[in-house]
Amino acid sequence: MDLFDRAPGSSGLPRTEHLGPGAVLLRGFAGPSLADIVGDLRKTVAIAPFRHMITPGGFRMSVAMSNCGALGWVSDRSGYRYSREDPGSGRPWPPMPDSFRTPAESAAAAAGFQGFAPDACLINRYDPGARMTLHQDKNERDFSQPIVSVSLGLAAVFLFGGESRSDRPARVRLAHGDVVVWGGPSRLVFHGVMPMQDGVHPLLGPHRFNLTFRKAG
Ligand SMILES: O=C(O)CCC(=O)C(=O)O
Ligand SMILES: [Fe+2]
Repeated sequence: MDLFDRAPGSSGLPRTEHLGPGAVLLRGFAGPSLADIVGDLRKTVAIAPFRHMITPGGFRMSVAMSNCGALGWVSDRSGYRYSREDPGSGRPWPPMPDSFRTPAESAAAAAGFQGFAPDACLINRYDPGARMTLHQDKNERDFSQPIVSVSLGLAAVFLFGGESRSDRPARVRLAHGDVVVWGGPSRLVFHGVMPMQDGVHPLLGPHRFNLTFRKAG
């Protein structure tokens, strides 16, 4: 994909939007893979069901989460970390499906991060009212590797801020099939998701799902 291609997509908006140095929104990038991704998402969460994790401070997260890949992000009273096992079952997380991995690696390459090889995919489910407050993704070992985020189902407003929590974030609408990549100078920017509005997606019902691919280990 040509990063400087400003030809409008089906939404009439430019296909590629630069969010900052090393950060790009690739609108509809996952489109051709969506049928396979949705099928594999259903299989994956049948093995490792969604659950509401508890923050170290004792709060129940409004986003329901699962993982696939060698490592999975978990939170409980003892902290945030990556784990090889699903704490719910004591078994390894389900493998990362090729239908997830392949478009994530190509999106990273399209954004200038060749050779991205994720070992973790956090799967988020947002029901109406769920949100993710501004945070940095910093439990990974190697910040030279980007984060790749694939949005599915209902649209949401993604907040993309700066290096400081108090930097006023840009508001970016993310719809089914949109991919955001952030790395390099933007790897540790604060980001989050505004509370989800009610709605019903024709394929995925009253939910938004988000897959974030990370090189965690
Ligand atoms: O749902 C999103 O778009 C962002 C998710 C996120 O920031 C995370 O899982 O760390
Ligand atoms: Fe994040």
